[in-house]
Formats: sequence, C-alpha cells, structure tokens
Amino acid sequence: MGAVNIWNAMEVADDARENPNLCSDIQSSSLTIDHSLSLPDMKPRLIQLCQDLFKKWSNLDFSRFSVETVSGGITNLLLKVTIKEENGNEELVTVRLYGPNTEIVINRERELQAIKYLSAAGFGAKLLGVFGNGMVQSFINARTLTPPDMRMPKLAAEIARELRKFHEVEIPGSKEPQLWNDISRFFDKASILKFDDNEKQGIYKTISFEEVNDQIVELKELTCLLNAPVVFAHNDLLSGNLMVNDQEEKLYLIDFEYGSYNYRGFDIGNHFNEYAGYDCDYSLYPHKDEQYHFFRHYLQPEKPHEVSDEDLEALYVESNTYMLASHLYWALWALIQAKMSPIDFDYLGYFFLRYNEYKRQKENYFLLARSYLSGSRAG
Ligand SMILES: Nc1ncnc2c1ncn2[C@@H]1O[C@H](COP(=O)(O)OP(=O)(O)OP(=O)(O)O)[C@@H](O)[C@H]1O
Repeated sequence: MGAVNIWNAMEVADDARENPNLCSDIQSSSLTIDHSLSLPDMKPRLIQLCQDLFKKWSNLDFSRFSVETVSGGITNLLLKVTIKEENGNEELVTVRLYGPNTEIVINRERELQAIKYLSAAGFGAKLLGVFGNGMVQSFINARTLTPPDMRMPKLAAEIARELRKFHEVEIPGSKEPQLWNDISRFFDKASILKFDDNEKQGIYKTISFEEVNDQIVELKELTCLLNAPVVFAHNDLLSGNLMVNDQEEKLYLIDFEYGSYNYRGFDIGNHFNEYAGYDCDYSLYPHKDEQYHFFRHYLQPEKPHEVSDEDLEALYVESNTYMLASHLYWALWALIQAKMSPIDFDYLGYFFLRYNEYKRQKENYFLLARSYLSGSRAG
C-alpha cells in the first residue's frame, strides 16, 4: 500500500499544479514514517518530513520544532508539530499517520481525491502535504464535540446546515452511491475470517452469515424503493469528527476517510446513531422532534420553519430506514477490525452491539417505511 500511497501523493500534487484554484500548494514527499516508533524516536523523522515538504523550514534548526500527540484515534495517529520560525512566528500543523491495515476498510485514493475538493470548499483542515503513509494538514483551533453536544438545539441546527453545504460539494468522478458496494465488500471479507485466539474464534463462529446476508438483501430492496437522493456524504459523522470554535461560532466537519457518494439518508441516519455515544447507549437515539429540528435546518437553512410536513415525514422515513444500514455497515466493519486492527478494543463485542441494535429496530422501521411507501403510492 505504501507505494500506492506515494503514487497518490504525486497525483494530488499534479492536480494542484494543474488547477491552482482547487488547492494551493499541496506538497508531496515520498518519505514514510513508522507508526510503531515511540514519540521521541519519531520526532526527528517528523521534522525531516516537514523540512522535505515545506522548503521554508528546510534549514531551520531541529530545536525549533516540537511534537506532541493529538490523538491515538481508532484508525490513525495524529500528531501536532509546532514550528517556531526565526521571525518569531509560530506555525502549527498536524501530521496524520495512517494506521496499519486501514487500507482494507478505507479507500485512500477515494479519500485523497475528495479531500482536495472538500478542503478547497472550506471543509475540514486545509490539506498541506501528502507523504508515503499519511498527510499533513492545518491545525484547527477548536474543541471536539462530545455526543451530548450534538443534540443541543443550536449545535444540531449548525450541524444540519453544514451537512447540507457538505452534501452540495461536487466531487469529480463516479457519482455511484457506495453503500451497498462497501457493505458487500465488508461482508465478503468479514464472513471468511479465522482467529488464532480460540475464544475469539468461538464467538465469531456463533455469527450466522446467512442471516446477515438475508438482512442485507432485504434492507437493500426496501431502501431502493425510497429513491433517496445521492450526495457526497461524510459517512462517519460522530462527535469526534465535529469541532467547534465557540468564540468564532465556527463548526468544522473533519476526517473524510469514509466519505463517498452515498445516500443522503445514510449520512443523516448514521449521524443520529452516533447520539448513542461511545458506550452505544441507543436509548439516546434522537426523538422525532429532535430529528425534525435537524431536518428543518438541513432542508431549509434560511427558513427552517417553512419546511412542509410532507418533506419532514419523507426525510424522517428515509433517515431512519438508512439508520438500519448504518448498523449493518459498522457491524461488518467491526469484524474486519477484530481481525486486522492492532488496537486493543473489543471489536467482536462491537459487532454484536450494532447487529443486535439493528435487529431490535428492524421491525419498527421496516413497518414505517412500508406504510409510508404504500401511502405515497396510493396518494
Ligand atoms: N486538523 C486538526 N486540528 C486539530 N485537531 C484535530 C485535527 N484533526 C483531528 N483533530 C483531533 O483529533 C481527533 C482524532 O482525529 P481523526 O478523527 O482525524 O482521527 P482518526 O484516527 O481518524 O480517529 P477515528 O478513527 O477515531 O475517527 C479529533 O477528534 C480531533 O479532536
């Protein structure tokens, strides 16, 4: 994957040269940084990388660079590099190292392609440079939201408005929605795993992939009938991917690793699932009135109170049907992580949390969608 990433890095830089309005000054380097190094051992490599990418710092003394960890993330390692320039200026950048094996669930080519356009449209951190196994971005001076923040009316309205704008960005290339392709790819990988650990293998063996497959087929058929609009979707809008600068009242959507063309309702339903927080307490799933508040600001940011009841109901059905697909998607994702990720997290347990929640909600929302569909057909 390293070589492929380097190739992508060069392509991004080429695009930037050909289309300077798109992304000014994206630098590229073929260096890679070993994810497993300790921070002190990694520091000289990070400085070297910054000096290779950004010529203005190439002769600066190492003592002018300091490095700290921002987040161990579930997927990546994120570092903050502070550079004290000779003129007294202080600059901050983040260096993101892709986690080992993450290319199995994340299409890095797709991510880099999207990030250029999203960054140019003002979303997320500015992309400054790409290298063998990661990227350098601007540092965002803002706080990360918590799950309860997301349902605060003012923030929920702002998230809805930003998400609407995000969905309006056009990313060149195929506009084919990726949900069912991704789920099918995850399913193919997740259903043929073998764990060295006997206990894990025993738990894994209790999963009926025939049953999971039936659910996928049934849900896909139902969602197809909804004719949901296809947009460029974030696909992972959890609180950790939302930051806010309270003074400037500016909200940032970050981390576009899972971004793709997808069904609008999936992005929204997936976001609502994240109200459950890190403990997956699904009793925190937003109530209908909270969802309607979100929909009003999503559908008509300028005149939220003029959204018709029909439009609210349609988006309610769409989002809550696709919410079920979000459970299947992350359940299968978790199985792959259980095998591939070096992170010590109970991914198998996470599969069951998401899959059981799917089963718990299925009947209710299948009924809702079917009765809506028969009603709208009759009307
Ligand atoms: N450009 C940035 N500037 C400042 N902080 C950032 C920036 N990017 C990310 N962060 C912080 O780091 C955290 C993790 O970032 P990110 O979501 O990109 O990592 P990740 O490894 O993909 O995590 P996960 O897999 O858990 O989503 C964010 O929640 C945010 O607090």
